[in-house]
Amino acid sequence: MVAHTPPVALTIAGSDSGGGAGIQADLRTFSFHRVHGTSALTCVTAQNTQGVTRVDALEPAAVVAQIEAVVNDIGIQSLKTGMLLNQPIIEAVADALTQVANTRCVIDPVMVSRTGAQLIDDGAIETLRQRLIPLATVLTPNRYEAEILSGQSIHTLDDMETAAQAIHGLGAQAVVVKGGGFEGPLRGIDLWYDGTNVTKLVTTCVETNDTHGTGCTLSAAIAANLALGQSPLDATRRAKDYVTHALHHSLRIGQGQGPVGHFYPILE
Ligand SMILES: Nc1ncnc2c1ncn2[C@@H]1O[C@H](COP(=O)(O)OP(=O)(O)O)[C@@H](O)[C@H]1O
Ligand SMILES: Cc1ncc(COP(=O)(O)OP(=O)(O)O)c(N)n1
Repeated sequence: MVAHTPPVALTIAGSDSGGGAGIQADLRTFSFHRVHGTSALTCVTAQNTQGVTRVDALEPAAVVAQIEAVVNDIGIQSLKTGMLLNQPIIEAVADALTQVANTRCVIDPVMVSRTGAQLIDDGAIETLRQRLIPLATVLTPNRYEAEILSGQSIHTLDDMETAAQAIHGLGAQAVVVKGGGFEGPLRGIDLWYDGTNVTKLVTTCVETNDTHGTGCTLSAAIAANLALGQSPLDATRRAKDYVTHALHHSLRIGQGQGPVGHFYPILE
């Protein structure tokens, strides 16, 4: 027997019954990177490739108990947050994360899905802004979330840059404004800002409608690469490369937007 002690990452996120986004996408992404995946479930969505039909929240104490169970025994090298849904859960998670010193945190400020489903309660965005964003090693808003957080509309690469700079002012160490919500070439471009450097992360746009879970997959892959010891910018570059490959191998399942192919090498 050979003992193996892999790096460990934690996802604090919701369940997607369709398996394309949320906890399911995060754990597959961790596994792909050979990082042991642990989870703290925040809510359960009844969801498929066409949309979300129901959301049930867990009690904040149940979310915190999961985080503590993992951290106090197994230990983690990095974590990501995804769908946190409501203000009490966000506050409880923020309190729990302030106890987890020296852990690199990827905060995906999940607010709405590509199918248009609202994934955060009205009123919870201010709590996310004040309590969680300052804890981010890397913050990963999509176009819509970046517009809300920066208070400006985003149509061009220059807009992405000024939005990233404004959001950086909220206290995140680095911000990646993601381009998947655009039409045309900007769809493959993300804009990184860490307070000093602006970096364009570029891939060509993948022509597919099956993009469900791209945001969850990107943030989980950043967390996995941080757990593996990469710097925040290198972790983000590698994560984008992974998402692009997964998009090229997305799954044509369901009547709506299928998920990306997390295990693309063994699907070929
Ligand atoms: N069609 C596409 N072609 C290439 N990259 C894409 C495409 N759609 C999304 N991405 C990439 O997927 C990642 C997630 O971005 P996005 O889809 O905007 O997030 P979200 O799922 O949170 O809305 C980003 O790196 C983005 O550039
Ligand atoms: C449970 C759950 N969490 C997060 C999301 C959002 O997923 P994302 O990767 O941002 O992609 P789309 O939903 O826009 O495809 C979700 N849908 N469900």
